Amino acid sequence: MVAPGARARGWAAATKMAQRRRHAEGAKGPRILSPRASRAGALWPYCEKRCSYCNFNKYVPRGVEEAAMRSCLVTEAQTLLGLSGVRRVDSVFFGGGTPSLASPNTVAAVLEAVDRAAHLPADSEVTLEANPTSAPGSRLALASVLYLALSPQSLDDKELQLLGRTHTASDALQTLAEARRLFPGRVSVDLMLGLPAQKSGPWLRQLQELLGYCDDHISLYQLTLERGTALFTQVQRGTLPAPDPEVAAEMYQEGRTVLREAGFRQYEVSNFARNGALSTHNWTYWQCGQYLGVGPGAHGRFVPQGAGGHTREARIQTLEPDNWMKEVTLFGHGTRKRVPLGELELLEEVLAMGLRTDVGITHQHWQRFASQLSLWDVFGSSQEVKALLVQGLLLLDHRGLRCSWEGLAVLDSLLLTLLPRLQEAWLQSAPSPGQGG
Ligand SMILES: C[S@@+](CC[C@H](N)C(=O)[O-])C[C@H]1O[C@@H](n2cnc3c(N)ncnc32)[C@H](O)[C@@H]1O
Ligand code: SF4
Repeated sequence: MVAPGARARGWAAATKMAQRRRHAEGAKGPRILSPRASRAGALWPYCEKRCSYCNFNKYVPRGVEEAAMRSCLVTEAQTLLGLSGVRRVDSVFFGGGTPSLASPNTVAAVLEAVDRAAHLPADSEVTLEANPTSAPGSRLALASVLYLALSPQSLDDKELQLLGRTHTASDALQTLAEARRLFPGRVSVDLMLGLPAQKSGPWLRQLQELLGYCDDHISLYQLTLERGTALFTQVQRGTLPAPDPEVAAEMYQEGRTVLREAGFRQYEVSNFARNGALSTHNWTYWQCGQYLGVGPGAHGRFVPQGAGGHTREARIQTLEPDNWMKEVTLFGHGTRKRVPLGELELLEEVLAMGLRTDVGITHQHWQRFASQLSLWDVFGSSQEVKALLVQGLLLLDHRGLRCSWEGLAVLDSLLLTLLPRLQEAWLQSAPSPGQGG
């Protein structure tokens, strides 16, 4: 077991390193915006135990060959940065699995590799997902990390047991207090909702309790019952009740109201921040910016060098860590799948991802992806869209297209109207075969 003091020492060292990096960079003045800027996500695929609800790409190994994994993460980061031609990385997100189980050396090695292959400015956002775990072998000492995404998931010990978590509510709150001391204003927490048999009142009391401890960023995640998980099987067999979607919707609605009253801005469907503590890394996903995915099962979106600067690709790395390591050793990367994204596909992403944010899609942003087809062209004359505007769920004006506060809660149903409208408008605007040169 790692004593709280030991974790604290690790974090303190980490913060000092990060501050030194910032200080060294300070003299260089404002950075120049480059079209070859990107974000990077590094995946650590291992966990101590399988949570009952999770179907992420994660493995519970007998032992981890950390040096080999580290070396492959470094190699793949360098290869993908080289292929992308990216010159600057504005954020690195260590996700998982459980990256807080990786040693500080591994985190530092990946950051150094990114900085060598491209430039990692000192004020870049470096975040690490961390379980509030107290299990043996847990190593939460971190190098150069500036932000921590901590996942209590629940503050009810029975629910935590149901979820198969390795920590209690009190462990989570203790870790949160330590983290806030070391990363003031830079600790995010996750809380799940819509669990089997969960009731709105007790869940809201958990949220209120969390508000007493938390920092400036909260994510609320509604449980998705994923096929292949233990929770899914229990519900299917009838040993647990299926989560009630109406109760979950009520929790979400009341939860976001509580957070609004506590001064949080709901800047995305599941994410809330105050004092400007938005995650700029995740913002890039919702804005369809480019990002590189490093590690087993990582996803990326970037325009490879030599593709004429136009064809953006979705890239997925090999899932299974041993196979991924073999491929990285042989080829320098473990990319399993490359899918060139067509123009319509990209526009669908811009629409569906952009509307997740409170800012929505500005005209300027849309024009970057669709120079021939404005938001007015697509949505301005549709009767169905007009009905959504009249109901106050959607706004289309001089700023662009966005959901209202009410609309954000029912985005999935709005997209059922908006996506077919986009497809129709795009097909009408595309030159028919035989037209043109
Ligand atoms: C995959 S975890 C990685 C972080 C870390 N391993 C942890 O569990 O704390 C990232 C987040 O995904 C969320 N998540 C995973 N599976 C989910 C599911 N089936 N439904 C809703 N949220 C889920 C969890 O809330 C968790 O905070
Ligand atoms: S929720 Fe996190 S800790 Fe649990 S199995 Fe998934 S990745 Fe691992």
